[in-house]
Amino acid sequence: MTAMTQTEKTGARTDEAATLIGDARERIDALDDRIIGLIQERMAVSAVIQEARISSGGRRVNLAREMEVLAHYRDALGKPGTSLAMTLLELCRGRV
Ligand SMILES: C=C(O[C@@H]1C=C(C(=O)O)C=C[C@H]1O)C(=O)O
Repeated sequence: MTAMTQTEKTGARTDEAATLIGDARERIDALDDRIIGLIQERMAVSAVIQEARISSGGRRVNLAREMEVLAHYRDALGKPGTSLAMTLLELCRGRV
């Protein structure tokens, strides 16, 4: 089996476009690594808050705060921002 060419990998029809796409995909992979790191950092900070609240006798989940987080993402990113925030909340406090 022969290796795939850059053009085949990217779906581009010219070498120029294939190079541009290959370079931009490297930037996307680097951005995704940073985003994943930030999500992991968010999960750790969220866990600190949840543990403090539970230790004090409170509940893990605070719906009023979650509404603020959802609105923040919706205002910045539109409707898909709400879905993204819901996924982030699930990563941070589990399923409710
Ligand atoms: C982190 C908190 O606890 C929970 C997790 C949240 C989050 O990850 O943003 C938001 C509300 C709570 O359900 C908080 O109350 O701020």
